Amino acid sequence: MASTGASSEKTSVQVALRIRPLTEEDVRTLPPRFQRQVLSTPPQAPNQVIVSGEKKQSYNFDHVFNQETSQSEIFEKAVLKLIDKFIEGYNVTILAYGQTSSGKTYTMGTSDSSKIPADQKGIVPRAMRSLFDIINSPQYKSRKFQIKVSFIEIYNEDLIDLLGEGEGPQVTIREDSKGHILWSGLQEIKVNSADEVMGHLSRGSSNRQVGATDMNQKSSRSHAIFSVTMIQHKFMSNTGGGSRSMTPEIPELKSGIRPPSRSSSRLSNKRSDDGSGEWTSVTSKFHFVDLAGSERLKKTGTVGDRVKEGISINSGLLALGNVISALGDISKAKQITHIPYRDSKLTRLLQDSLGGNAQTLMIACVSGAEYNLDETVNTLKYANRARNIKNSAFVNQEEVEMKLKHSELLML
Ligand SMILES: Nc1ncnc2c1ncn2[C@@H]1O[C@H](COP(=O)(O)OP(=O)(O)OP(=O)(O)O)[C@@H](O)[C@H]1O
Repeated sequence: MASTGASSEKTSVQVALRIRPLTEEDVRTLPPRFQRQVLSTPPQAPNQVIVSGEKKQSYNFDHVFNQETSQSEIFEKAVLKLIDKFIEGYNVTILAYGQTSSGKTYTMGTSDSSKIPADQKGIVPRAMRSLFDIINSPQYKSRKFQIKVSFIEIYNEDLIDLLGEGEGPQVTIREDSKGHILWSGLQEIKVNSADEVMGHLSRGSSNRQVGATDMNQKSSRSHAIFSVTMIQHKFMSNTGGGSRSMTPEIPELKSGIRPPSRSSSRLSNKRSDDGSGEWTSVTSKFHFVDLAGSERLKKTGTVGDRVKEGISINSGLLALGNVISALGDISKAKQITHIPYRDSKLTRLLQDSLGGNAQTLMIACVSGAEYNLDETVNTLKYANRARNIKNSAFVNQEEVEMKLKHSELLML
């Protein structure tokens, strides 16, 4: 897809840290000494976190959300501006990273249901309400929107379509001639409201669990990507002062977005005040990624005795770490290094979101309890490296029609 007249924005991957409070289960199962909080956020440096201990190691992020931060505050401070970017036509990705039970699903809201109270709702339901409120507002009356959702799970390097019914086609990843990553074979379902989106999200989430032989094990070892693709068609009239969106309502086009073909030369030279202009379509994708638990070691055995059983780190997360390192090195050394996107399905699917055409936010989720100290420090280091990644995002805009009078369109 061509980017016409749109400038590319160099942006760093934004990283937010979210420290979850002790859960009821922590309080019930952890000995008090392991419940001690080891992270603090200095009031004079709100984007910094300090790990207590001899070294008092500190890490800086774009946002630090402590145990008291509400779901709505996270949404307003870190996510709302990305919805504006999405509507402008940029690809957006939000990734939740962290060890099992650190709050990834809670923060993202990927297991949403009607039972979850409004103040506990995570990012996806809030983002969808906000998106539909904006595009249904009078300001966007002149545009036509098509929105589709898909939901994919990566488990043991298999791609599973969580919205597919029965034996569907195999999901594959390919790259087009321009280097864009295309996912094919995946069900993409048209939606018209936030409620419809949430219905598909909860159906997909339940499919994620039904297939599990060991539910917890699987949900913490698999990655899930919920994607929203939006195509917006807008008529840009050639007014004297340049292009602008028309205010009259856009008619329902009979065959997709392309009106019957006409001679462009006949219409292209029309003066601005006769309603001539051109149709453009802007496509943007929003990926909400709930990553597998990042723990290297699984805590087992009697509570508190810290018996650990070694398990191999999830290959997707390992590859993601290597991609993050390589991209971080490029930013530092300003030289081309091989980026190992092909080492896993996860990094291949997210190639555009990491060092490519997307505005990306990583939310690193941690528990502040002493019991989780090792994993928390691993997450802080991993997430901190991601801040070095520079993306180059542009609006995915395409002219879909040659010059055409708006009045002619209205008669179609
Ligand atoms: N900020 C928070 N405030 C209150 N409760 C939270 C918060 N974050 C997480 N929790 C609770 O902690 C528990 C674990 O959270 P969650 O299921 O989101 O973890 P996860 O990182 O997605 O785990 P997994 O990788 O195993 O899927 C849940 O009971 C959740 O409700």
